Amino acid sequence: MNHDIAFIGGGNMARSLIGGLVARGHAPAAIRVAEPVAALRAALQADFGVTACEHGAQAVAGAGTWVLAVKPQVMRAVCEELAPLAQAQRTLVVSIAAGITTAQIDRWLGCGLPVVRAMPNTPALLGAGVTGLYAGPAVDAAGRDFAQALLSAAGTTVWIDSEAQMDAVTAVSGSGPAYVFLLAEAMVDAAQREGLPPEAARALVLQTVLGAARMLTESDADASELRRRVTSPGGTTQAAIETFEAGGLRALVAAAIHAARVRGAELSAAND
Ligand SMILES: NC(=O)C1=CN([C@@H]2O[C@H](COP(=O)(O)OP(=O)(O)OC[C@H]3O[C@@H](n4cnc5c(N)ncnc54)[C@H](O)[C@@H]3O)[C@@H](O)[C@H]2O)C=CC1
Ligand SMILES: O=C(O)[C@@H]1CCC=N1
Repeated sequence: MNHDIAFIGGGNMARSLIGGLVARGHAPAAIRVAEPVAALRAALQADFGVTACEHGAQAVAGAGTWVLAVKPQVMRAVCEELAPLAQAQRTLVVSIAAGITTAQIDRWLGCGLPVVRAMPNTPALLGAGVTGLYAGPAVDAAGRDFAQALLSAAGTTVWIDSEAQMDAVTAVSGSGPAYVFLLAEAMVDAAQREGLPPEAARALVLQTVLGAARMLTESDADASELRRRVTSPGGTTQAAIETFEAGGLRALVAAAIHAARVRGAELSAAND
């Protein structure tokens, strides 16, 4: 199988994935990116040594795998423009777009192609991402293996059997880093309101998030048990947790993730 990879779209998420691939030894010469914004092309070339082109047709020529990394709103037009080349090359297609289905990609590219739908997240830049993967019906074992290897450069991977669940994956882990960043922002603001200097507030919050994330992933205890161990009866944590619960934090998180999942389905319908 031809291991050259063409990225269509060289924005935030493509940059994270390309950074992960190059850091893990994928030859920059075997990666081409199509990106209309000149400044982004220059940065990708300078930072990773990959070839950046203005037009999709230049990037995909001879590439065995295409990674579609444009916004859902432009995906149909991008695919329809590349359809003749896709049919000629019979390429493996990996789409990372929120909402857009493998059937839509396949139809727009002219039908019958192996399409993998992937939902990575931005910690991919550090190799600390997680990607949900769904293989469309035309993907064979070699295609699955290559897609998994490609996304493994960004972190861990989880195969999903039902494509309908990919919108939930998007809502949980695709968007999820932003939820953690929002909590961090709110904690830094609150720390300053309680009188801490900005730099101290930032240092305390960032290391707390990192330390808590490491405990979640490195200890045997689950989140609720780890929380219990911090919460002395009648102590400070209990006062905070009771405030979160009284304010409906769990219901709010559920509603937020539901809204993200619904938006994924809307993106599919609105851009068909
Ligand atoms: N940002 C994130 O955390 C994640 C994003 N995604 C998905 O990744 C895709 C890209 O998202 P971002 O990187 O955040 O957006 P972005 O806007 O940073 O990147 C998209 C890039 O595509 C380029 N582009 C537009 N038209 C093009 C064309 N015809 N040919 C080639 N490139 C073209 C744009 O100039 C832009 O740089 C979206 O579909 C999104 O749903 C998936 C997982 C996480
Ligand atoms: O917000 C979005 O639509 C994209 C998909 C997951 C993360 N960012």
